[in-house]
Amino acid sequence: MTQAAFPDLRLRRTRRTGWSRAMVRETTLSPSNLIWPLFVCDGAGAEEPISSLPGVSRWSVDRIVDRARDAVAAGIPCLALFPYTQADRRTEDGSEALNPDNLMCRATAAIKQALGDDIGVLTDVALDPYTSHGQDGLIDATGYVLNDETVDVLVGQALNQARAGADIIAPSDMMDGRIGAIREALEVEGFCHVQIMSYAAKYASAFYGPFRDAVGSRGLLKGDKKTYQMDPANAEEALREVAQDLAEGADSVMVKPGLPYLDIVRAVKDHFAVPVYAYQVSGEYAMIEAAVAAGAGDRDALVLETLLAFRRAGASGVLTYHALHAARLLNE
Ligand SMILES: NCc1[nH]cc(CCC(=O)O)c1CC(=O)O
Ligand SMILES: [Mg+2]
Repeated sequence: MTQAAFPDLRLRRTRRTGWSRAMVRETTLSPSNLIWPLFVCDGAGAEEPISSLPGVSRWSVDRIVDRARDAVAAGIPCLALFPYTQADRRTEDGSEALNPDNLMCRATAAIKQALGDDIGVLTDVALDPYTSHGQDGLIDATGYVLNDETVDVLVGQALNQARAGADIIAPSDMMDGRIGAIREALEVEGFCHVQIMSYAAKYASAFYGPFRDAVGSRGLLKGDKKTYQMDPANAEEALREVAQDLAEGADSVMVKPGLPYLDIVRAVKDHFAVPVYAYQVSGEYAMIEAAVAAGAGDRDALVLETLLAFRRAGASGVLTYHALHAARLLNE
């Protein structure tokens, strides 16, 4: 394409007024692009602030339903739930994940009972909120996370969530083969409408610290998750991960963390043309809040700019702890 040259070409011409900028805007951001992660805790009427995530709390089941109502009112289409499991319910094998009366199931059922199809509930499949060692799966004597044995438990966890009413099963564990195994089990049990959003390209990241506080696994985790989560150096491998999960029946895929991995979001979108989500994770949220607290930036502007950047990179939506705030800004 040949392009006119200055002064005929003045790229500032279309930027001069608000109406004109609106006309040439290439990317949109709306509340329907947001998924709001929420942390559930025991008790009634409870709100527990999380110190490393200022502005984010854990909520008891009754109050989670109020948060779900807030989300519906703001136009957010989906919640992502994570449990804070008391230490005395955590075990080496994470069996609380299979308890039909666990926090996740109670919260899911309560939201679905109150709001039905007014909002989607996405549930996290992985064992780290339930294990005494904080790893996402079963471990051997050396601490290595076992793949196939873990997948068997994850299938049970996914079915447990589906029976409680989960709309989207979201495996965040990075075991090989779990998408196919979960899909097959869901079909057999008649959950053919339950979707799977795979955390397909999830990296072993330093940005997950505050989340581990939020679900109570920070003090428990020894070492790291590098034997199953991806190496931040790798991009081609992310495409292989996504290809595998799509072949096994994932309805949508996720890239995680978010902003440092926008190149991966774009590559996945370009290669596969499927719904791609990004997770703006806890450490990214905390960085924005720290910048705001330090007077280094304006919260509203930082939040909306980062979320728009995900959309520009090709994301259908973003999981973000700022979801309610952002949705309300977008509705103003
Ligand atoms: N299954 C673990 C899981 N699911 C979501 C997050 C992180 C989310 C965040 O940091 O906001 C993690 C942390 C980890 O892998 O250790
Ligand atoms: Mg994989």
